[in-house]
Amino acid sequence: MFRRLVGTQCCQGRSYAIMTRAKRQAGIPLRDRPAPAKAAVPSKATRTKPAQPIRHPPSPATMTERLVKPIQPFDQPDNPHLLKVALLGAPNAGKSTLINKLIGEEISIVSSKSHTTRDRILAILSEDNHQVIFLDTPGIVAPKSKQLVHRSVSTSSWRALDEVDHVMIIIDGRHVGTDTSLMTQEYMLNRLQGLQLPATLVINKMDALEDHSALDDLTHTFQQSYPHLRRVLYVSALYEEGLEKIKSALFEQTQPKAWLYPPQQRVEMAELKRVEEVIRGEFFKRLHQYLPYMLKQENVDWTVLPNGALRIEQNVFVERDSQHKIVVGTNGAIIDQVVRHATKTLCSAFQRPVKLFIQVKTKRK
Ligand SMILES: Nc1nc2c(ncn2[C@@H]2O[C@H](COP(=O)(O)OP(=O)(O)OP(=O)(O)O)[C@@H](O)[C@H]2O)c(=O)[nH]1
Repeated sequence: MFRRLVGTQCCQGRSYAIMTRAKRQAGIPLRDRPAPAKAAVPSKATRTKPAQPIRHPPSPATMTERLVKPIQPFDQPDNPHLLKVALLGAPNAGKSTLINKLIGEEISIVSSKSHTTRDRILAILSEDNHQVIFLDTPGIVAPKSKQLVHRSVSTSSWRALDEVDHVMIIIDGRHVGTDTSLMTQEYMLNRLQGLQLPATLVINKMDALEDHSALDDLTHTFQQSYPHLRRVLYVSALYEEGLEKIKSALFEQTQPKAWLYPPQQRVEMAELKRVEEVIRGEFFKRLHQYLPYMLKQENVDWTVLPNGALRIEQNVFVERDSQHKIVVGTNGAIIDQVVRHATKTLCSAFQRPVKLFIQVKTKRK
């Protein structure tokens, strides 16, 4: 099995790459490497008593559960208001982009490939006395679709609706009026009828729209068919246009209720899950066609080092050597970029130095 291990560390101005023996054997030239970080040299104290990692879960399978932190008590604002919102829309409508921009942090994978959002990710927006909790759901696709993956993924979108008190429907403005869009729209409306949840309709990607004529029909249909529709908003999530309108529309809907999360918390996802999402997102940005969908991730190590840095190690599996080559990239270019960018995001998300190691492995079916 050909293996490659790449690691990097940021937040202290250092970065380095570690290549395995396999890389040398494969004849790939090693790059210059900076001298090992000071922390690696044992101090007097560590020589007498070896430093123990603070946390080193033995079984990767249970790490996600172990990393879910209980919510700590926190101070409520004056007159707290709360709203739980499900984001619904066709694949690629821009739900993840919108949520990331609203929250101001990259917490949900954004990609031009559809169905990158497979898990519901809770994002939290807290401003003044309002707290809005978002469920970012996988794209809704009418059941006529022949693609199995779409059907199974979209079932969980509807499950999110049991937990929320508002629905935000995201429509890709560029597709309004097309057959697929009409079919999805009809399906969505049918499902919403039974729910009676207040809703906001958001037409996204207005920046890329030249002909607005089909939009009137769409809004008219929604207004006529769904009496619980509160607002119709035209936005461009990518260019952050109309985001304030969305916030005010949602804040108007919040109810007097205690906040569920402290104001600084923007996401409730097990930290490890978040690491997986960030890494997966970086692969999605760089790989094409079916390849990013078939990568399997495995968490190998999560250790808080004595200096407070986080050491994270992940395996990424592919099925064939040819895929391995693509995922690693020429001279390790792809994997280096993935590690470097993911490390930067994770350092900022966890507010501490992160050492990230990713091994790409071939595991035949
Ligand atoms: N032009 C334009 N592109 C956008 C806008 N919002 C999102 N996009 C692009 O649309 C693509 C899909 O965006 P995502 O946010 O991943 O869409 P999603 O609805 O979460 O996708 P799924 O995970 O498949 O449900 C990406 O390439 C985004 O950059 C926008 O306002 N304007």
